[in-house]
Amino acid sequence: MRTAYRVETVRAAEAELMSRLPEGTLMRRAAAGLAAACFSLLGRGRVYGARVVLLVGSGDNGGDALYAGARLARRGAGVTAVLLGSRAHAGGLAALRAAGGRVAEDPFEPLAAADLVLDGITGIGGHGGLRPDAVPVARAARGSGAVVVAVDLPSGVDADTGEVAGEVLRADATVTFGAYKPGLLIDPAREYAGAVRLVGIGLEDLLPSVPELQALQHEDVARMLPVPAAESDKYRRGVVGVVAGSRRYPGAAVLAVAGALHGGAGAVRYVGPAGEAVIARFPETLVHAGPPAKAGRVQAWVVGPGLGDAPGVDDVLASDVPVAVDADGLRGLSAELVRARTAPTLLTPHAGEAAALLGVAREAVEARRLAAVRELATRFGATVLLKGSTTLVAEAGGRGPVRVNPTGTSWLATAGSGDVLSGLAGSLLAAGLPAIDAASAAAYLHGLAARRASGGASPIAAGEVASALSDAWRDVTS
Ligand SMILES: NC(=O)C1=CN([C@@H]2O[C@H](COP(=O)(O)OP(=O)(O)OC[C@H]3O[C@@H](n4cnc5c(N)ncnc54)[C@H](O)[C@@H]3O)[C@@H](O)[C@H]2O)[C@@H](O)CC1
Ligand SMILES: [K+]
Repeated sequence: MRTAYRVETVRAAEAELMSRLPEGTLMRRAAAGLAAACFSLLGRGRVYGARVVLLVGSGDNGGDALYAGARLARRGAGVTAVLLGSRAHAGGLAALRAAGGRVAEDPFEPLAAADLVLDGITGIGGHGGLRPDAVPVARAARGSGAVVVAVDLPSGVDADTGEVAGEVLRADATVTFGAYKPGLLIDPAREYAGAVRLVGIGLEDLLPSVPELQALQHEDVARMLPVPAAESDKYRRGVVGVVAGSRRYPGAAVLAVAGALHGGAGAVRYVGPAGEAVIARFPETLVHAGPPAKAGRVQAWVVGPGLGDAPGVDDVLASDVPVAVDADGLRGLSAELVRARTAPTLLTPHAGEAAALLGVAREAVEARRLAAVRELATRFGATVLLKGSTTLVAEAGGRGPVRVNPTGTSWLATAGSGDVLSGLAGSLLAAGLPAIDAASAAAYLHGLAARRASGGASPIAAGEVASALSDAWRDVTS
């Protein structure tokens, strides 16, 4: 499991560690890791003679850049510092000068010829976007063709939330120290970070066991996925009921059932008017045309994909088994009704649906994804999976770590892919997974399946994502 911690937590751990070590040790460790990352980014044999520009703010983030610059200068790079703050880290500046680096009067001249730029304007002490005087310098850095490496964080992003309040210098790579910060894993900030590399500075044992964010890895998901025992029958493995599709949108029913069939439940029961289309594609489905309450035994429900205005949501919410509510099921959903449920509820909105549930504009959700997912989970007392380029899952009540899905791909932004996801999540609920695990494992497999289906490079249809779920499952468990 990859974890990310808030700034105050990282600072507390750093203070504890610093009190045990000689002064300057942590910054030396950070700078050594940063310089090593720069050596490998520049490539073997290309450090000597490389033109490196350091953008230096007034805090310790600038200090890291200066000490790393000194290391690069000692290996023969031509290193120029551009001082953007009211002051600069004195020790770092002295180290750079002693190693043969220089300070530029005019930032634009060295930037025009740079091979590598280190962004040390602000790190975890930064607030808001880049200040106006730094903006033209950052633009020149980005336009120079040099490789841009962010020190700890891309300057201008909010470390704790991933929010971006103004201009940010987009990095090709970020070298972060001690722990991931939420802003490196959540959009929109994540997009500015490029490839993120974590440099250990000895904080690991001093960080609390509960992080702000968790990103699952293969082994975490493998532990969650159901494995049928020898004596399992379909009821023990779970039956998932899918209330989806309409005469107008029969395809949503087919895709939700496709997702459900790949989620480990023992059987899939379909309830709605698209039974013929479902059976034609998946003859193994149990089809029922009446109301959900009369459909027979079900251990978890999925309700909403392509449902239109058809009834079914209230019926399903009145049941005492886990329910995943998606798409049309989310429209006008009553928080009171959901909060009153005794069994777990999972909501799977995209940003637009989340905005409607919260009564805000879609842009407000996209800009503040972490706050939005926690707020929904609190208001509805439900586990919430907020879809997007970085899908987030918050536990019912909004407490505890939020899970961020690391397998997403922009190829998933295709019609019907959400139907596959909700079917899959419902199936995992029926198989007995806690809602937070069902949702985050579903997002993980779904992203992985999309990557497999697209080969990372081609458009895909939602049906192909569903077909690739078995491969994704095998990848994770083998
Ligand atoms: N505390 C520690 O033990 C360690 C800190 N390290 C580095 O130190 C950084 C944190 O250092 P600081 O606490 O000094 O904070 P920063 O260097 O991140 O930034 C604070 C400075 O930037 C200015 N500033 C704030 N917002 C700004 C904006 N939008 N535009 C321009 N300037 C702005 C502030 O006035 C302040 O002078 C970390 O990100 C990391 O790079 C590392 O060396 C590892 C060890
Ligand atoms: K930075």
